[in-house]
Amino acid sequence: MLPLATTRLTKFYGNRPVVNSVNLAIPSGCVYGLLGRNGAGKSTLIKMLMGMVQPDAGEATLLGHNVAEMPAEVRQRIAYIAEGHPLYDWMTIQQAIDFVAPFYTRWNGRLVDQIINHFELPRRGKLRRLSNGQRAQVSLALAVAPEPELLILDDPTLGLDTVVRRDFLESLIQIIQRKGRTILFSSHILGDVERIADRIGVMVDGVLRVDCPTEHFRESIKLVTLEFRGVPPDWSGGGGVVSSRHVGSNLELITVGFDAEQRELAESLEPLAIDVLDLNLEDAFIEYTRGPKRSLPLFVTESTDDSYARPQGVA
Ligand SMILES: Nc1ncnc2c1ncn2[C@@H]1O[C@H](COP(=O)(O)OP(=O)(O)OP(=O)(O)O)[C@@H](O)[C@H]1O
Repeated sequence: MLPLATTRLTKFYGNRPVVNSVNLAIPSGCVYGLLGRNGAGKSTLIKMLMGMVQPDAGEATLLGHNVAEMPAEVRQRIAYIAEGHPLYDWMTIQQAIDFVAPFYTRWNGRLVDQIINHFELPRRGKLRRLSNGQRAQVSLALAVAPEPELLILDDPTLGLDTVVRRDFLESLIQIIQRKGRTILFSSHILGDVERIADRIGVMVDGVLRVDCPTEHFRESIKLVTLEFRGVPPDWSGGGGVVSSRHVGSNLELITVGFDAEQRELAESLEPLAIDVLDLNLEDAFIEYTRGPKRSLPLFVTESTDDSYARPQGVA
């Protein structure tokens, strides 16, 4: 049983599909980083997973149960941290813990204490007086206390400084490693994603364009520079090229992979030299998502499981 799966999940706002026929299949123990530029549809997708937004088509299952008819005891095994860490601001940290705990049959008080002590959070401090970082830390403590099997986090480190973010993620990693839990989190911080996600999805205009191991994405996107003596020729299109641009007398191509066939195409332009450079995740993401959207090659999975490689974005 997959802990998180969606089938052609779709949401329209007006006549625009902001989540467009997304098929996700996240295996147990996976830490899945959901990426995409502002407005790509990440939060809407996550809200549909949590039953907070009704899909217009398709369905989602969490821990084997359809989100539309999720039994309360299954819901208890899923934690959600919403964007901006909304909390009951009039309560103190301790009051929030005492308020939330009785809703759960399983509650690891020791883990809460460990997190509160680790971050040196003031138990008697009012939630409204906490910094953004402290709010994130309280949210984390409350979310993981019921020992959830699946954690869904919407941009959990948004607005946190580098040190607090690092600490937050270290704690998250420790908690993940304890029990091999499954996590889906959205983020704009590619360095964080690179550190903790073993698989990534990239949404572009509501369509899941990438769904593969983090390493695989990083290794696949290449910057290929063709050197010429004078004005470089234009790239005529095709060959897995996401974008092309002139930089002085060079023609720079962003490609998905760079195999013998692509090299042959490049050589047919008769450049003086061809240089192939690997990119880090951030550069790979930037280059991939800023290319002309319509011509992006679909780049979904390397998996041999056919159910994984279903078509995306046809709403
Ligand atoms: N309730 C709503 N009504 C109408 N349009 C909406 C609503 N919620 C989101 N949208 C639109 O849907 C699109 C996707 O928004 P969403 O918040 O899912 O993107 P996102 O990828 O999470 O963006 P960000 O990274 O900026 O948080 C945006 O164009 C947004 O304006």
